[in-house]
Amino acid sequence: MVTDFLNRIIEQKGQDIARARKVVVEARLEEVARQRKDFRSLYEALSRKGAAVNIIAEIKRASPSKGDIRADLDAAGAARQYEKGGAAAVSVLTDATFFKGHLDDLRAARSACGLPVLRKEFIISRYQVYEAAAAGADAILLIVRILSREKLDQLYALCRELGMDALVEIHTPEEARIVAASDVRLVGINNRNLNSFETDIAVAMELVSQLGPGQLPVAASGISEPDDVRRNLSFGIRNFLVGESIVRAEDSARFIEELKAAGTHSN
Ligand SMILES: O=C(O)c1ccccc1NCC(=O)[C@H](O)[C@H](O)COP(=O)(O)O
Repeated sequence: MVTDFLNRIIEQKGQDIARARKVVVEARLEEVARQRKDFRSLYEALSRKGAAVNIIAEIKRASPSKGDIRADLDAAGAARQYEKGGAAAVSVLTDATFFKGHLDDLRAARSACGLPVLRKEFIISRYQVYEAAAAGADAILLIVRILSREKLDQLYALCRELGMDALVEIHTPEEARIVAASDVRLVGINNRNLNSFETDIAVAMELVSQLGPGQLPVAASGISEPDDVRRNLSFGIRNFLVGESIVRAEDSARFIEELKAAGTHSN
């Protein structure tokens, strides 16, 4: 069910897309997107056997729930720090209105590091999928809650056809059932309710058992210390999408190392 905040965001996305279409038409974006070959696989980065813990580190200047987190965060500098700390991938919030992000942040982050880069966005149309691929994204976020089944299938198929991965996000048992019955291979389990903003890190631990065989879970939101990672590991979750706590850390590279070390020490 889509409610107040999500309705506002979807309305805003409609306006953003309409404005963008006036600058670059969809056919041109599609052409650029279809020419791209240089994808870095998020799925492979999260499937590697070596690491006990994989961190997708997020570039997040602000959020609807917290306001400004670090408004002057430099995307390229952050991506370099995240890679130095051993992150498996970088997530970039590209929404301007609620998160103070931009597609240019994604371009800057990708040029600055060798990691796969996820476009974290409220994606509701093919236009945004082409836009992501054309800007250099290696993966996109698709949120089950804001998409009809048909639209989810369409956008997922398009994203895979272009060569990107999709992190398909769920938050409820019903959404877990939808995804479990699909061929989606990367599932983000968001601990945050996107309407109330309430965050409970037990959500991922509760829903992970409902995923299908071979689906890789990524616990997202509210991970703030190594102990959160340790708790998730005992439920078989080894992939984490972390924003605020990395951005607020005095030394983001060191903080990522500490989160990853929770995996080494729990073995
Ligand atoms: O972060 C928010 O306040 C938020 C509110 C409504 C919709 C989405 C929101 N965040 C997007 C994200 O998915 C998070 O940035 C991401 O999972 C990292 O979360 P955190 O580690 O808690 O910053």
